Amino acid sequence: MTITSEKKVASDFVLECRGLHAGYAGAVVCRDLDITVRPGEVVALIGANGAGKSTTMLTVSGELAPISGEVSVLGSAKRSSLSALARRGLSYVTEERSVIMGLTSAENLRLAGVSADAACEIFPELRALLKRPAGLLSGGEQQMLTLARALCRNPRLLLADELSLGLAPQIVERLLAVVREAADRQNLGVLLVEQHVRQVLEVADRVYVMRRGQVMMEGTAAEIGADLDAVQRAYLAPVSDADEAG
Ligand SMILES: Nc1ncnc2c1ncn2[C@@H]1O[C@H](COP(=O)(O)OP(=O)(O)OP(=O)(O)O)[C@@H](O)[C@H]1O
Repeated sequence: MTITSEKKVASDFVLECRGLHAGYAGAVVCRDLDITVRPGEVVALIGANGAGKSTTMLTVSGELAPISGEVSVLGSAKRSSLSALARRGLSYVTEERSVIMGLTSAENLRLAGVSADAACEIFPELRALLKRPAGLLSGGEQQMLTLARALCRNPRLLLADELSLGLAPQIVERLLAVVREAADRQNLGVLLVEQHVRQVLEVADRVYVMRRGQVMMEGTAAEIGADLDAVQRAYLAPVSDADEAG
């Protein structure tokens, strides 16, 4: 299931990690990661709890310094802060509700320089909620606002870490469908961490399966989906103490 068409020049990627080691205070959590995302591509990162998905996302977003290896974001391998990368077209959304709860939906959008009409084009559901304080929106509505705000700024790379954590299946489906649409319409490259594996396979082009800090398997969504039961048994089950010892 390895990809054979990877021999492309660096500029073809909006994200390219080669031999990346990542972790905290010099302690390695993720080893030897080779992860790429092309414009218009939705790539999923799946794995059991503690596999290293968020550590990977934090590192490629500029929040965490790589321990070794290369990370090239939007064509530059020079290390930049998240805010500098955001100015160049990176958007990083997480499960943490990032809206300002005391401001209305419209004010949250305005603060980000995003027009309410553009946001409501992406999620028409937001139209009726524009005057409501974001703190009074449901979790799903808050994430629609977050995603609309991110997409309206026309990013070239979206990093989404468990955007749909704890949300109802229909909302998960809705958020993922919008991400897919944006990838197609805006030529946006997406790296997506998701616990809802079956749903993410519906929208992803390619998938990396992580366990204990390493990519154990990669393939197209169709390839991983065809063998999903075996993939789940081998790589997505919780890591036991015996695994850790071995
Ligand atoms: N700030 C930190 N300092 C030290 N170790 C950390 C820190 N954050 C996470 N870790 C460790 O790094 C490992 C990978 O965690 P990470 O959050 O990247 O996994 P994950 O795949 O995103 O898991 P989950 O699905 O549970 O969010 C875990 O063993 C975790 O305890």
